[in-house]
Amino acid sequence: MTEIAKALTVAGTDPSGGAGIQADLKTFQEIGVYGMSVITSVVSQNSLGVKSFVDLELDFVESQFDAVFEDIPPNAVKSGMLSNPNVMALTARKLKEANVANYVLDPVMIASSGHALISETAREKIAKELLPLATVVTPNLPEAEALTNREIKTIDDMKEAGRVLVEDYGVNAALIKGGHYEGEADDYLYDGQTFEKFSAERFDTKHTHGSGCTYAAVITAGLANGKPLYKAVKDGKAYITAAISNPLNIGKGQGPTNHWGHRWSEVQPTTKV
Ligand SMILES: Nc1ncnc2c1ncn2[C@@H]1O[C@H](COP(=O)(O)OP(=O)(O)OP(=O)(O)O)[C@@H](O)[C@H]1O
Ligand SMILES: Cc1ncc(COP(=O)(O)O)c(N)n1
Repeated sequence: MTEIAKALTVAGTDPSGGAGIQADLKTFQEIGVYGMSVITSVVSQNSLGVKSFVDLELDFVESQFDAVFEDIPPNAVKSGMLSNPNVMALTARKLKEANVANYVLDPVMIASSGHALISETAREKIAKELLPLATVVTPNLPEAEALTNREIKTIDDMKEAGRVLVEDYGVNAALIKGGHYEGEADDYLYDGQTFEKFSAERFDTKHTHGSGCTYAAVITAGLANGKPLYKAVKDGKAYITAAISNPLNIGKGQGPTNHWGHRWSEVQPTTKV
């Protein structure tokens, strides 16, 4: 029988298929990792924005965790949209009970359309309960600012946010993503010892819906496959760059990224800024 790595995503949904659970499962499948999901919130959204969402009852979220863990223990777990402090505390407890070794924390707060996906009080909970459990946290710039309570205006500020998350908040490593920065799309990984820069040219496209989810899902799949963090992030950056640079003609607004982009890299990418 064939052995295959298994990955679990704990997140909200996107019926239009671009972000959240749907983006994560597509990514796991594309990479060849067996994908599983615990749904925290059902979100009505598409490429034009978020309309509304409903949080699932806590007992029911717990029951999904139990269904996965009692049957198919994952090699790595990713969390995305955890909209309130209770579901964060539950996720922290379940990860500890299951002794999860590889955990990627994508601290989803606001959709790229500008719609808040978590409550104010939930931010503190991320810092206290989830950061110390994570192998890596993957904030974009507004999320890094909210988590560290600092303004991020320069590359040095990005690095300082990474340092604060590791040294003051106890996360193992922080990947500060530069998608919302000007210039090149550069991300900085700090693991408590060194800063690594992951560079990509910035493409002139609006098709980035779910890019943060997809990037973190590739990293999760890499960890599930036993890759060291640096290599998992390197592969994630290559996948997401290809997914953004070869856009699909899907969606009336900010369309989804292209999960086959890495297979199409010979195709002329969209214009460089
Ligand atoms: N226009 C672009 N061209 C190239 N790379 C990009 C572009 N926009 C974002 N990226 C890259 O995509 C990844 C996701 O970055 P970003 O900072 O946008 O995260 P995010 O805000 O969580 O994503 P999302 O769009 O899902 O909210 C990063 O590696 C970032 O550098
Ligand atoms: C369920 C869910 N999780 C995460 C995001 C963030 O993705 P994006 O910022 O690209 O909209 C989202 N829109 N929906």
